[in-house]
Amino acid sequence: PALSAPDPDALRTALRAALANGAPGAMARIDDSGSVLRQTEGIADRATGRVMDTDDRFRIGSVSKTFSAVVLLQLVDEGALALDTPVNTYLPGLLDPRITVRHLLSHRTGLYDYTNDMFAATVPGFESVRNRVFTYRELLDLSLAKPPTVTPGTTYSYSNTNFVVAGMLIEKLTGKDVGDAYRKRIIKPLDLDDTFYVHPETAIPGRHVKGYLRPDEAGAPLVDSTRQTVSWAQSAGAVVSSAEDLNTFLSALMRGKLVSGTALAEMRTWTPVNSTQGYGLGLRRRDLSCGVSVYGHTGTVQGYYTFAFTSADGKRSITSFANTSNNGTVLNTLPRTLEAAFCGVPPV
Ligand SMILES: CC1(C)S[C@@H]2[C@H](NC(=O)CCCC[C@H](NC(=O)C[NH3+])C(=O)[O-])C(=O)N2[C@H]1C(=O)[O-]
Repeated sequence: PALSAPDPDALRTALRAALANGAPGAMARIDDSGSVLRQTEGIADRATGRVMDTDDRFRIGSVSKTFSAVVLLQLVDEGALALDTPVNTYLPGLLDPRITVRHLLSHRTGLYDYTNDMFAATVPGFESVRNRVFTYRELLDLSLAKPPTVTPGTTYSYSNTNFVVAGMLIEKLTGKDVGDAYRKRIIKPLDLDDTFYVHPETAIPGRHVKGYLRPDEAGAPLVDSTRQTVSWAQSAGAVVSSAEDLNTFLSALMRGKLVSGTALAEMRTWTPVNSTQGYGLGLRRRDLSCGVSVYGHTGTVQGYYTFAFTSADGKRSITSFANTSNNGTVLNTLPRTLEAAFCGVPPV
């Protein structure tokens, strides 16, 4: 069925709700078969008062996981990798021998998520790592120090560790770092001029939104968390992009421009997350109130909330964003932007 037209008023109401709940700024860009709807609310930089601009770059957090998954599925298409093969075949002795590549990309390995401890205390945790550079091995060792959360191949148990290992796989199979793979296989082919793998540099290139981390202590002032290495995440979260580029990326993915039809079908094989969400291979599915399902990923990195989703045919995409984090009420406004974009104004 044809999608309802987006509802600009509902979209603006959702962005204003993000501000009412503590975000300095929020924005959304909808790309819909060539037409573009841009909305901004509030400010991108509290020091200068510069207002949000939908062309600004920002940290996309775990939307980076979809970039890593695309590279690995391209390697599957090229015969360099098989989804149901144990990771240890490619990285000998690394993990529980039962863990396969598919388990990694669908968060079914049981590998403990080291960020649970790293960020248990939000600002102290962030300050302790914001300038640190980790190796993949150091991050994996943090995870392996804890017992597995589930038996490999059974239930969904989200873990950043899975996409740290995905980065190790990319580097082993391509012989280059993940930034090279992203550039060669995704960024250059799609002309994503605002998209960069930024690690370990702490500066976001070009004009960007400042991020503001909300402390755990009620009433404590926001912390400018813009500059960090994101070395605690790397292939699980260190990409910088823009609303336009994420919409282009997800649309291209769903239109079969990045991986084969077979590989895309594998990415769209869902492990249940809850009654309205599934996780494929580095790809989320969200079922909206109007019966439309959308495909993409969400991201949370200190000071930056991102929702980036597209329709099944890739013709309509939205990236919505707020420049704060550790704020569940702001996070809960962003699903409303998906409703506005895809369930919009019901046909008369
Ligand atoms: C599954 C998620 C939500 S968490 C995961 C990843 N982000 C992280 O692992 C960072 C977690 C700490 C971030 C911090 N929170 C705290 O420190 C809380 N004490 C904050 O809010 O800035 C990402 O991005 N994913 C999101 C995703 O995929 O949507």
